[in-house]
Amino acid sequence: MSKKKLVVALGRNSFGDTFPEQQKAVKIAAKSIADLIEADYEVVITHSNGPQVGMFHTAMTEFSRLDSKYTVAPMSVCSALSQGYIGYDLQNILRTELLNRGIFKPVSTIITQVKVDPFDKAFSNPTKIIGRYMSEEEADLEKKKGNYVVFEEGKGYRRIIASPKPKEIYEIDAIQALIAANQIVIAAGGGGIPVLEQGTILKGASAVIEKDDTSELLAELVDAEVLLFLTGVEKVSLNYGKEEEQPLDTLNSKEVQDLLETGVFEAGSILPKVEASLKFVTSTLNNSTTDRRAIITHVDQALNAVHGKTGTHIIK
Ligand SMILES: Nc1ncnc2c1ncn2[C@@H]1O[C@H](COP(=O)(O)OP(=O)(O)O)[C@@H](O)[C@H]1O
Ligand SMILES: NC(=O)OP(=O)(O)O
Repeated sequence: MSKKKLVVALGRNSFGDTFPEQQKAVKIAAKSIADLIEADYEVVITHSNGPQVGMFHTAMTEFSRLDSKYTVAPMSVCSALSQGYIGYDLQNILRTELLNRGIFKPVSTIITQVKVDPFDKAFSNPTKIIGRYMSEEEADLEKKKGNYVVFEEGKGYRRIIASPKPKEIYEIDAIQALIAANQIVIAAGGGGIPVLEQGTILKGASAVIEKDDTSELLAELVDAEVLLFLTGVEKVSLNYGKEEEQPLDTLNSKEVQDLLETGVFEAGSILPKVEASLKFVTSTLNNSTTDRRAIITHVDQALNAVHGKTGTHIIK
């Protein structure tokens, strides 16, 4: 019998905002993923990059101001940097975690490019929050450079950028080849590097793709049975954070659709995960299983959730 294939999408809390935070947090994610591999699931990993892509962009911009030998790095290059920065840590820490359990499996990160549509409306309506919180003065400087910022009450300002929909994953054959060779792949990190196809050239776009959307596309393309979002909560809730909070266990696509229509889920955080889950379980692309499932749970609950003991499960 073939192994059950999971696409595991790691959220922001698996990496934190800084390098020391990343070193600590990645260990938790690696343990959770190793639990799945040890239980004989086939795992493809993808991850967030919002804080990191913003960090690289700010750092390169500041360097270029200090020294003309340095040049500003386009946002697409910062996406590529974030895939290497996170992938390097994750592949090494996961490799060690597996070796410590007596599991010998190569773990590789694939620098992954994702096609976006130049006419995607997202380019004229930036929504994706990236980078750290800024003071009002720093936010003013960003605005002067032509960048967009949003204000979060009590927290400060953050940059926002266009987040077009992912259309195609260019390195999908390489990802499939590694899966077929029984290896662990980290791919499409940060939603993939957004690129515009111009003849034979893939030109980096100034955008950051929602990783929940690309995780969903990846899960369809590799024909995964489970799309597992590992985030900061054990379950999706109604009335999240309120006294009458109601954690959700299992929802079918009709129930999810009805909830989405009421607008109960917060944009930019839990909403893209719920929408991607619905798309995954209802899509017919490459669907060889009648039992597709998306699960949203906390990063330390991966195996429990896949075994049905926790998490919010979305089914057809
Ligand atoms: N209705 C909800 N149910 C559960 N969590 C919610 C809800 N609304 C907002 N959240 C918050 O959204 C977070 C997930 O969004 P985010 O941190 O952006 O995702 P990611 O972990 O993929 O980076 C949760 O950890 C939780 O704090
Ligand atoms: N690219 C992306 O969706 O990253 P975050 O999850 O950090 O926003």
